[in-house]
Amino acid sequence: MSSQITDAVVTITGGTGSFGSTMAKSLLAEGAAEVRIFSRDEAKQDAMRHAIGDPRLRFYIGDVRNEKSVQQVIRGTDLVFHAAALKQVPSCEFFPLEAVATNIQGSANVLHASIDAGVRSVVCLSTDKAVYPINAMGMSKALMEKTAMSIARANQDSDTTISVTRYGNVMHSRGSVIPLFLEQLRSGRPLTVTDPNMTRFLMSLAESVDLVKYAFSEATTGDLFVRKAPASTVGALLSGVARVAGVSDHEVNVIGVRHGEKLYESLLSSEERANAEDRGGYFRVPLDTRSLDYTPYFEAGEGENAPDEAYTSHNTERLDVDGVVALLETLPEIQALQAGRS
Ligand SMILES: O=c1ccn([C@@H]2O[C@H](COP(=O)(O)OP(=O)(O)O[C@H]3O[C@H](CO)[C@@H](O)[C@H](O)[C@H]3O)[C@@H](O)[C@H]2O)c(=O)[nH]1
Repeated sequence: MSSQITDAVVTITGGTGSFGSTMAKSLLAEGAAEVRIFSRDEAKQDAMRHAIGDPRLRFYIGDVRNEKSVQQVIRGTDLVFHAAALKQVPSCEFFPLEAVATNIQGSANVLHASIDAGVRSVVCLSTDKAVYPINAMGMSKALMEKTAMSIARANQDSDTTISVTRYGNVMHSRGSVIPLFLEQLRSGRPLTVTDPNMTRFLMSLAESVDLVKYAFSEATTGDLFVRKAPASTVGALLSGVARVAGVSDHEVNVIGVRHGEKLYESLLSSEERANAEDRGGYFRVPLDTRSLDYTPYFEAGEGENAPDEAYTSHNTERLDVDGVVALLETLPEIQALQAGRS
């Protein structure tokens, strides 16, 4: 796979986030000729420029909503990782049309510009919240996926391979529950728990980067990839975080399920799982290549596989507290925390 990255020009949209900077470092280490970071915020770009300090890293100010700015960064690019998105549940809930503009229309701009520029491969990042979506963020990401697949279907003879990856919660990501619990423990405040029985998939940032690289190296156009991941209850997660923080006695405040939140997440719907290829560590769901003939949708059966059970954080491998602790201890942030205590 390195050979595909060596000497390549790569664009990462939404490139200043934690995914973008981890991916950028990895691509530079693998010998990419140039990594273009495309995003809106010049301050974050400046911080990233100083943090990484590699002349092969180039910064483009722009917005996926603005076709011209997208075309400008993508021209001359070999590979595109499309991570730009509105991904906070509450902000999309309050401003759903903003989610439509960025997550759906912006993605279409990235895909069309990539095809026009003859990009080899585009990987679009999606989320488990796009499966059976109940909030505007998940709904807009679900429509991004459908848009990517319809553009892939209509351009099967182009030079560009389009794929989608879905992943669940990234452990210790900014604004997520693990840093929140750590901060509550540090300051001696009660831990706020929504529902101790709620489950979430657990994945590290490094694993999400691996999934995107896997999609890039394995995809046939229109493929959707999911990485199998363990899950835990929030109760087990809380105990695990307290244990790695070295706190044995803490107060817990049950606050109840938040608006727009599910008891468990799904990475594959039952229909997708029935059509998925099990590749060991990954699932691959191939493109539905039905043409614009509407008949099979409404009148004729097609002998499709019967729906299977969805792939969810309730039925995947379940980690107990020991398992959560073992996983937490693989994270650089937790290792730094523990090193600081010893
Ligand atoms: O004070 C809290 C906050 C969260 N949780 C629970 O912890 C789990 C993980 O929560 P969090 O880290 O906030 O992740 P999600 O709510 O699953 O989704 C987050 O991650 C998404 C990206 O994957 C973003 O889009 C969302 O805005 C952001 O809330 C969930 O079961 C929450 O109910 C608590 O128990 N107590």
